[in-house]
Amino acid sequence: MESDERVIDVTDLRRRYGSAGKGGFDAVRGLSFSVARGEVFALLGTNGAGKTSTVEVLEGLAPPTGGRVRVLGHDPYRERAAVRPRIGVMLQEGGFPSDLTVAETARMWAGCASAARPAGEVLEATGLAGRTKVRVKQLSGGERRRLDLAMALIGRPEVLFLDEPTTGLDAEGRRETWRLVGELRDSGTTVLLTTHYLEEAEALADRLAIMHRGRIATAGTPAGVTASRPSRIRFHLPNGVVPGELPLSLRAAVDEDLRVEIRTERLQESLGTLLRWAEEQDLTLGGLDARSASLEEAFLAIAGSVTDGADGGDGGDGGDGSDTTDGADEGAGGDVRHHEEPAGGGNSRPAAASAGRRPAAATGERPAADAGARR
Ligand SMILES: Nc1ncnc2c1ncn2[C@@H]1O[C@H](COP(=O)(O)OP(=O)(O)OP(=O)(O)O)[C@@H](O)[C@H]1O
Repeated sequence: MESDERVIDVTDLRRRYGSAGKGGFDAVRGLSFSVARGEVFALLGTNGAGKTSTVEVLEGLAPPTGGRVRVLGHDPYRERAAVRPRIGVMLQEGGFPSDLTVAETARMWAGCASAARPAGEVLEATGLAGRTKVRVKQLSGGERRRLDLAMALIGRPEVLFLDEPTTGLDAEGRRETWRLVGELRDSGTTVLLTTHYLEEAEALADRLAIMHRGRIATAGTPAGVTASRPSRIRFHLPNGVVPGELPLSLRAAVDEDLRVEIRTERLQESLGTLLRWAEEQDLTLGGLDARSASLEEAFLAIAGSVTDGADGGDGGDGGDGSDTTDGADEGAGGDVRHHEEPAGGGNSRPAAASAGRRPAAATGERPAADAGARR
């Protein structure tokens, strides 16, 4: 985070579709967060959690039903003229005229910006330099996504909104996009992105929030959010050992296939205890696998546990029916859990990813810290 300036500031945001009362639907139910200048902030969430509904308000495309939103110090809906030239928006669907070529689209878009970057520069940066004469309708899905990103960048935005920017991109395209976003962040651009790819959030985000049913279920740095989940050790119960003989200090569960699982907040200490015990008993721990919690586990825990929670589907606790953007400013919603960590969203950004279009559930591939069994 380069500055304390709140470039995006959201307090108790609510968004309701349809009428007040029973007929309407509260898609966003009291969201509060802020994003500092030069920070990359990721909004994650289950399908229908309210990410796009939130981002549309921040982009000034829709008014909030309640709460207060500021982008660069302005109300993005009511003061659109002040905000729009300073932001770049990559929607889920770009919707560019299909008969224009890539070059014509870039020229048209550049004509709308006051200090446009050269079209060739953004097309080069997004890997479209060799496709300038191709019509939009002839581009592949991934190429259209690149064009969407290129056009979001053309006006040299201070704030960039990326709604699922790498959906439909192949692994190389995704890496390229991550690299580009990293460069933009390093040059001071503030980025708010939504994504279903947890590894994307881990790779890019300084901070993130996981939404579920219109609320933030947890927020913080990627390291802080995952640190809230226990690590896991697994191995096969050695022949001749009964569960009661395992070290008592370890909370071990044994399934019917005699696989042992230990959940622990102190991975190194627990692993040490286990390995010393195995050494003393002259045992081999077959299939030994020890790994820290992943963002995926944090995500799935939220999706699972909150689904069963008390916030379900009433559709009636949301908007106050007014159309004001300066309503109650009572601060963060009570259900936000923050896990701020000194790890602070470091700037080294590894990459590995899979592609796909709007997957039903987020997936995150995580390397396992496999510890091989001896003997
Ligand atoms: N125009 C609309 N009218 C009524 N309900 C809507 C409208 N747009 C979205 N919704 C509902 O609001 C909820 C939030 O939708 P939104 O698109 O914001 O979620 P999301 O988190 O972006 O989902 P996804 O990850 O699937 O893209 C969903 O239940 C959706 O069906």
